[in-house]
Amino acid sequence: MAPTSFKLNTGAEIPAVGFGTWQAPPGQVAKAVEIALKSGYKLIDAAYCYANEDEVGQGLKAAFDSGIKREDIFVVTKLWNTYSTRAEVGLSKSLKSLGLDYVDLFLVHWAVGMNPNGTRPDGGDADRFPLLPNGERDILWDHDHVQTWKDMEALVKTGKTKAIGVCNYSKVYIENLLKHASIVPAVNQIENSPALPQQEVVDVCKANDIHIMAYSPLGSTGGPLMKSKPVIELAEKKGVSAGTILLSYHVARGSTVLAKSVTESRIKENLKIVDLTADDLKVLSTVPEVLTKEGAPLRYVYPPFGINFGFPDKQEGKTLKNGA
Ligand SMILES: NC(=O)C1=CN([C@@H]2O[C@H](COP(=O)(O)OP(=O)(O)OC[C@H]3O[C@@H](n4cnc5c(N)ncnc54)[C@H](OP(=O)(O)O)[C@@H]3O)[C@@H](O)[C@H]2O)C=CC1
Ligand SMILES: O=C[C@H](O)[C@@H](O)[C@@H](O)[C@H](O)C(=O)O
Repeated sequence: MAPTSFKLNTGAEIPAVGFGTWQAPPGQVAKAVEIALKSGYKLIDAAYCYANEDEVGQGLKAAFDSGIKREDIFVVTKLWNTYSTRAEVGLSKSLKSLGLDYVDLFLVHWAVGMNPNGTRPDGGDADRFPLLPNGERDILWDHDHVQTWKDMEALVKTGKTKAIGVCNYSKVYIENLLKHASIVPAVNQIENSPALPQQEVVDVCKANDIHIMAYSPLGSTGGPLMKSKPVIELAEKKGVSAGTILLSYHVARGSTVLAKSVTESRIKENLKIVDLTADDLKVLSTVPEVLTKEGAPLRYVYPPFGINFGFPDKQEGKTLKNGA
């Protein structure tokens, strides 16, 4: 039987399947979170950047009011780049929106600092996405992600988060962070799917007892992964949906998987995980080649920071301190 949870390097259990909230629209996300929790999800993945934490908090409250216990739910949120020099402020804002006094895991969203006092020529959301007059993101080029990590470490003592981790860290970023870290990140949340197995960073995390949380497992919104031939054929063979295959892939690799949906039937369907054998994983290992032949992309989430994050498939952009 596929595992339903994994152990973090803090000793805490983390569920194998989590509910994602990125791009979950206002007016829908509160209900979606409530349905997810009442259907059996034990992990909610949020972020300040998603600009919907108030509504996620409403969904949590509705579930808690119905008898679900806070201590049975694993809540994750993330420090956004404009708060990279103000980790405690970032966490406190998220806690207020979520209506919680602690989260189970607080993650650095990207190893980037963005101008905390920036503006936008178009009057848009400068608190999250400050832009320069030329339209580029307003990046703090001298910012050191290791310093953000030191501030994250200090947060653990406040009790406002039970554990800390990172997102979007490549092998070289993890290695550079570990040279200076007093606390080894509990988690690295990365884009992961049969299209983008990221074996290099998965291996370095495993070697250092850093748990992988896989995001965009279904290829995010509108991606070609759900329709990829090896995925469809394996789904037919096993008598399950393509989505079930794509989610089960991570649990078979020992990772937690995050799936987002605001559609009740899909929210429920995405809880289903099946065992995949070594042969099944071999079939899925052909996905990158198949998609590449079709001219389809393999990585779906790569925001325009203009930074080299050290991923082997993306080597362009500027170098940051302690970066690639
Ligand atoms: N740390 C980071 O930088 C990042 C973290 N994440 C986290 O990971 C989560 C998941 O990744 P995300 O990029 O949202 O994408 P997913 O891979 O979860 O795909 C979500 C899309 O798939 C659709 N969908 C969901 N279930 C099914 C299904 N069973 N059959 C068909 N379509 C389905 C959803 O539609 P609908 O909602 O309309 O049902 C939505 O359009 C995020 O929500 C977020 O919490 C994601 C990206 C980056
Ligand atoms: O978590 C999801 C993603 O990382 C998302 O937060 C970013 O892609 C963000 O929209 C950006 O444009 O930088």
